[in-house]
Amino acid sequence: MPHPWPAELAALRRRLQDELGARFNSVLANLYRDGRDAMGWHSDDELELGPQPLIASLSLGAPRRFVLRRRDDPARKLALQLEPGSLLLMGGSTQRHWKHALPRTARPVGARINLTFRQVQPHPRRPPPAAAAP
Ligand SMILES: O=C(O)CCC(=O)C(=O)O
Ligand SMILES: [Fe+2]
Repeated sequence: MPHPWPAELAALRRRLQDELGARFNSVLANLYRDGRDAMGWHSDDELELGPQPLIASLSLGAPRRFVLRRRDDPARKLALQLEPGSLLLMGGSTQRHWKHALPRTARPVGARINLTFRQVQPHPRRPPPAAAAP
């Protein structure tokens, strides 16, 4: 069940929509309590996000390292330090071609909160069915 937007998140959403000229109808909140909390390799490529989702990812709290790697060439990697107050935008075919992760770290780090704003389509378009045999 969707929840109503708390005022603070509604304000953030409004500002992002105005700045980016995009629409967001959902936000996913992740809490990383310390360096042991992490997120594994994945793409945000759920059907309901559509083929070219724009994901706006706001980082708060402790800085953490964020890594990307090509799906077709996992040796091709990028690493970013996500600082508090930073906004990472992933758009276009990023999810189709890249995976991303937030690795665990042995360094002593405080808590981090990450908010990813997304536009979930109520009626996702499914890939076309395989052609029927003649
Ligand atoms: O915490 C982050 O910066 C990444 C979060 C993420 O990839 C996700 O929620 O899909
Ligand atoms: Fe993600």
